[in-house]
Amino acid sequence: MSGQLTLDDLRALDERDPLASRRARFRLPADGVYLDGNSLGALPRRTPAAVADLVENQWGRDLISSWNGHDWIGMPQRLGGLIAPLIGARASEVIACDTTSTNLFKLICAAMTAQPGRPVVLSEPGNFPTNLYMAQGAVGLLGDRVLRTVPVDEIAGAIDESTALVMLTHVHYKSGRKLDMKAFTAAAHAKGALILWDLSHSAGAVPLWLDRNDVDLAVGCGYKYLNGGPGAPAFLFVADRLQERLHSPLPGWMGHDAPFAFEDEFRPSAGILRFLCGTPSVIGMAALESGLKEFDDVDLDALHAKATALGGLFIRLMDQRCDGFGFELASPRRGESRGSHVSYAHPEAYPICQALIARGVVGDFRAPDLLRMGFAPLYTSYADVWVAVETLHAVMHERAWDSDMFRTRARVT
Ligand SMILES: Cc1ncc(COP(=O)(O)O)c(C=O)c1O
Ligand SMILES: Nc1c(O)cccc1C(=O)C[C@H](N)C(=O)O
Repeated sequence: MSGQLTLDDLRALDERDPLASRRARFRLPADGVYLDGNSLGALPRRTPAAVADLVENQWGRDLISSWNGHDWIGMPQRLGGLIAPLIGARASEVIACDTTSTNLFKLICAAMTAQPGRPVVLSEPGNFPTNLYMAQGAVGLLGDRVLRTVPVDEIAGAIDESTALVMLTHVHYKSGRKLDMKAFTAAAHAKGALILWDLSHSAGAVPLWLDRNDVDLAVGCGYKYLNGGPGAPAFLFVADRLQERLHSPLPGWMGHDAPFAFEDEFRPSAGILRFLCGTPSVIGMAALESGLKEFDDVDLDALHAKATALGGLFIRLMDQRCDGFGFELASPRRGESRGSHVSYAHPEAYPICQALIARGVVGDFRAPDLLRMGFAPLYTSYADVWVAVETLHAVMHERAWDSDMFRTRARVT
């Protein structure tokens, strides 16, 4: 499609979209457009019944026998098995557990203690804050270790024999820039370092081939594109080849080789289970399992192609309709270098975002000046992109954002 895009062009794309029928499986605003699935994924329609079944019929009726009878105890592994194909990993390498922050801490400590002669964790300034905070906490506790941050384009050159771990986020939460997983992983390995990827903004939208790229470690959120619900369990990946070498700094009983032997000494389980800590959050797991089932039979190539196309069309329509309003593209223009969200810098991004939300278009604001729109390929339609840009055009043209009502900052932005 060249030249000016029209609503009919986007409707035609929806008609041809092999994923179009998936949209009906989610609860979405009746008269609005939800473009924040990269922060909190939408509710799958079957999740309330799945959670109710667990609460009513499993917890409510079968009580404690459900740990075996409904395999609650196997949930971290079972859900790991559902996540594995989405990230190009083997089922034996993935578990659902804890939060992304906690999983980062576990894997940073595990990687550092396995390489005592290498004191450095290397990351980029402006990485998602929890990643940097968890590394700061880990190096502080371990002693004689440091977190070093260098701009992402200088990372490859900064890896040396002192580097134990390179910790990067695959798709940046602000810019949406997608890093070359294969190249960074190879650069870390060339100097004998391990690499830890945060896949929070990638899993469920962006192609991921952890095994093919020889990735060592990874984590990611369950509540974004995986649609697990607020505070859903996160996931953790450790390559099979490393599992026996690495040890969790939080060796809880669920990671023990025989939790129900109740021994005094910790003996790590074989395989990925050693990275579990405490009892799984079963109700949260049920919601995440239901969210993951929405990927059943999804053609991942089609999913990824749609994610790129939605963002690309958003950028084209912004060029077409919102030029001259002071927006600056803060994401890569090339689809291959972008994840599934697009950000624009604008000095009035906060009130603009609020004015958009008031008109039913939900994106988000990222301080200090970014308006961010996330495109969840399972349920965002091409026509949604049109509505979002037309609404933004109206908000800007009418200066609807220029009101005190939209300037008060909420606690969560
Ligand atoms: C890249 C990245 N890592 C981690 C997190 C969050 O971790 P947690 O679920 O522990 O709050 C987020 C979002 O909140 C994120 O965007
Ligand atoms: N995890 C969040 C939360 O508990 C409240 C509000 C937002 C979030 C997010 O996920 C933020 C998100 N990681 C981001 O990219 O900005």
